[in-house]
Amino acid sequence: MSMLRTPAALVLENLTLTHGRRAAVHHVSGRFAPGSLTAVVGPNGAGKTTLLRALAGLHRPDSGRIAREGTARIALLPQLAALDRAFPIACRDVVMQGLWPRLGAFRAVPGHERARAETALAAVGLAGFEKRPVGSLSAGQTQRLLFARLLVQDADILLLDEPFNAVDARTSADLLRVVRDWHGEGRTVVAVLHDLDLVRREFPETLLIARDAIAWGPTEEALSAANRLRARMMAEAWAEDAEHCHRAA
Ligand SMILES: Nc1ncnc2c1ncn2[C@@H]1O[C@H](COP(=O)(O)OP(=O)(O)OP(=O)(O)O)[C@@H](O)[C@H]1O
Repeated sequence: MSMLRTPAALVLENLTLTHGRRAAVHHVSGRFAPGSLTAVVGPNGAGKTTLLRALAGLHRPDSGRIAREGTARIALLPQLAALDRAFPIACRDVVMQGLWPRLGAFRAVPGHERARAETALAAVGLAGFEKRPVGSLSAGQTQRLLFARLLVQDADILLLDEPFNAVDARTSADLLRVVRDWHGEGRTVVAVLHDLDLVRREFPETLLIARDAIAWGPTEEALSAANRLRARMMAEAWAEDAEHCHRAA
């Protein structure tokens, strides 16, 4: 993998994200520090996926803003369910989609870039899968494939939405190694996760969110019993009265 230019930060300033009139993320401020490894956790419907999509530039803030270094490359791993596995495309071509942001979608791909796609497949345990159609892969193999695409993207900021969901223990362990490597290389990694034991073990920083940010900082403090209770109560309160954002921006 290539050397990183500068570690990149992501800064949220009073960020509110809505779907129609419903606030999914509500007046959240804070910073993913350069080179940090952060888990985003919270109850179902807490706004985690919406936040990740906004960080990736796929969801426009309703108010507030997201600031990041202009040159920082950003890559999103969507939830596994978001991939159209019925689409007839070979594994190598999925991985090479990771080159599009740099090379353009319809350019000829130079030989060394093709070789990178093969190296990335081997790095996630899918050597020899180049010509296999994605529809023939298991859920775990599909997630490995999507990690290979991320490797090729060579981004400064990696956004992972439930990266270990629906994959077995061995696949999780292999993919976790890739995440640790990214962190070791100084990349900024943000991952939505539900497994709090895993978060405590592997993620130094945590954002606990229930539309509002409940806590953001060192994982052990962020996941205190009091904060988790507050997140649950907040999620229930929002479910009853969630029409729109009442607070002043
Ligand atoms: N496309 C959409 N249209 C309308 N509402 C949406 C849409 N996507 C999400 N929402 C709503 O926004 C809120 C936050 O959803 P989001 O998917 O961001 O939560 P989440 O924390 O990722 O949930 P989960 O843990 O269940 O994946 C929920 O109330 C959800 O129903």
